[in-house]
Amino acid sequence: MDITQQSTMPGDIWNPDWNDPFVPTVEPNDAFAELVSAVHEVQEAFTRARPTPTDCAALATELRAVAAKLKMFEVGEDDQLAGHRWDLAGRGQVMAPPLRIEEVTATTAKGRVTVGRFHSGRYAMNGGVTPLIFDEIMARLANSAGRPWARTASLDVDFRAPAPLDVELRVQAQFLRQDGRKRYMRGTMHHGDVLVAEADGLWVELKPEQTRNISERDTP
Ligand SMILES: CCCCCCCCCCCCCC(=O)SCCNC(=O)CCNC(=O)[C@H](O)C(C)(C)COP(=O)(O)OP(=O)(O)OC[C@H]1O[C@@H](n2cnc3c(N)ncnc32)[C@H](O)[C@@H]1OP(=O)(O)O
Repeated sequence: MDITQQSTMPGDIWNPDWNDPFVPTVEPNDAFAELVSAVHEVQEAFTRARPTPTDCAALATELRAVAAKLKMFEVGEDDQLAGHRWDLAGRGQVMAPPLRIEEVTATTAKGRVTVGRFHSGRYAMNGGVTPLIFDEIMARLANSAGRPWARTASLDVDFRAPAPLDVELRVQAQFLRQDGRKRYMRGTMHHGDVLVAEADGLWVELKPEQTRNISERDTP
């Protein structure tokens, strides 16, 4: 897949007229992207709601019925769709903030993300979500350009300003240098001109015996 084409792939299109900006519109024939979008809608609606105890009980029953249906389609981790849809924001991994990585070169990566209340701490992005976003884009860069697999060894995040909800944030990553198996990376997150967070990270190239559980599907 040509990674530079990602922003125009099915499921990666945001409808500016939609009431809830966290529900991406999807191509009509992309059924899995539709399912991801529906789960996101449930997450955001759940976070925003204050249902009565009676409604909580009824909703829990309905959601358990959905979970039971999905369990009928359970497969091994290598075969699941979630996390392997490289064309979708967040790779179809519904825990992940919907980061759209738009450009990856050998030394830089750029993306955009908008989070809602589901990923909120208190009127700002939760402090655990920011590293998730950095890990995603910096790992993608660390493993780009045909480099052998590397995993995150350390990720040091500085929170410079509250990251606002409901607005687009720009995320960038830079490949600083390689020292043997160690790859040093740097990341920044901006809202407009405001630096909201920055990160330094180390990715360590895996030895052959450490790549046993990694498959071709882990490659964009
Ligand atoms: C996996 C690939 C998927 C990618 C898909 C693309 C994007 C996907 C997007 C999804 C994103 C998901 C991505 C994820 O979420 S990856 C998941 C999160 N990360 C992990 O689970 C990694 C767990 N840790 C390990 O497996 C091992 O510790 C590794 C493999 C990292 C190193 O253990 P190993 O036994 O092999 O190496 P070593 O100990 O001899 O160390 C080697 C060198 O490194 C230096 N060092 C080590 N650790 C640290 C440290 N903390 N600070 C500073 N330095 C450190 C060390 O001093 C030494 O330096 P030197 O003495 O040589 O100078």
